[in-house]
Amino acid sequence: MLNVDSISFSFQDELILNNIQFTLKEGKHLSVIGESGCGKSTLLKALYGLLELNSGNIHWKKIEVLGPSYNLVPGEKYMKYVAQDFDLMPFTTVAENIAEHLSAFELDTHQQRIDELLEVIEMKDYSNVKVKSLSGGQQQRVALARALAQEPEVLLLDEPFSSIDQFKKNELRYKIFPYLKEKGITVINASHDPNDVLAFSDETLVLKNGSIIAHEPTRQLYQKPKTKYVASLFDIVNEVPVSLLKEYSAVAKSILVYPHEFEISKESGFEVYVINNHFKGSHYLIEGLSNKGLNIFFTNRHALQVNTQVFLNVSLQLVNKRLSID
Ligand SMILES: Nc1ncnc2c1ncn2[C@@H]1O[C@H](COP(=O)(O)OP(=O)(O)OP(=O)(O)O)[C@@H](O)[C@H]1O
Repeated sequence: MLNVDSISFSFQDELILNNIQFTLKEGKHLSVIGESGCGKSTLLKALYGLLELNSGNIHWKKIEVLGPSYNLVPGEKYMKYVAQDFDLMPFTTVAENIAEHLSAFELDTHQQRIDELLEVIEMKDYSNVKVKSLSGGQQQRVALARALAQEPEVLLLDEPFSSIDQFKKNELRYKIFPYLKEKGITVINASHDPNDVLAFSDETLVLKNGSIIAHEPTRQLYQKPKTKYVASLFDIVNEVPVSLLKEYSAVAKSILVYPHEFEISKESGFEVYVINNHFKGSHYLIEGLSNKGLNIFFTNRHALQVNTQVFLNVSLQLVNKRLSID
């Protein structure tokens, strides 16, 4: 169990992490999300023992993670941190960068482990290439393989695919995250990308201005977001008065509706005029305006004629689910 107990951290009088408290069971995958500057990277650095905390403490399996004034070389053996700067050895090869971190007591299995890790990051053909001649995205993958070489119990990832193109990113996330799960590695992944979060993390922690505003199972957080801020970290989201969605309702509240949750009807529902169509590949994201002046985003398989009128509906079940959020 990772136990983070009320940690706070300031930088030049500015409170950057404010009383952060959570636990995470072994083998679980936690995503840390939040708007830029909310403290995601700082939290990972704190967990890795790189920061001198104002207060609080961190334990992994009851062993305290000690800060920089205790450890000459920061970091704990059981934990690895893949930062946004990759910190590789540029003048040596990909294989040498990985081998450097394999156990010296298991020399006979080194080549096998290197091959396995190159396979995970899909860089088998680059084994003998010097790191300095790799692209940023390739270096990021080597940094990940190097962290895995050390068989950490806990892996801290800071935007692990940020430098990797969309095409490769998709392939890699479907390979790496299940690999980490299979190995039983506890993962904490700071990410901006809902595609990293929704499909792979067991739990998600949301930061805002250095404080935790939510920590829940990921699907629950997506299905029942407590605030528009939380929902908007996953997708565009509409805030719609219930009275607009269900005319007969006397409920004076609004609910959050993701664009794909609307159904379009030609006859009944609430009226929206089509303003714009945005092509998204598998569907269109359509921007509409209600006759009450509310901008609404919804999806459809096809583009709709601008200035035409459509009716939008959401199920009663969805209204009830969103209303039930405390
Ligand atoms: N070395 C530093 N010097 C000054 N301010 C810092 C430093 N490191 C972090 N901060 C401040 O701490 C806050 C949190 O930064 P952090 O990098 O943790 O955010 P983040 O959520 O990871 O952002 P991003 O998503 O943009 O990477 C920001 O306001 C940032 O300006």
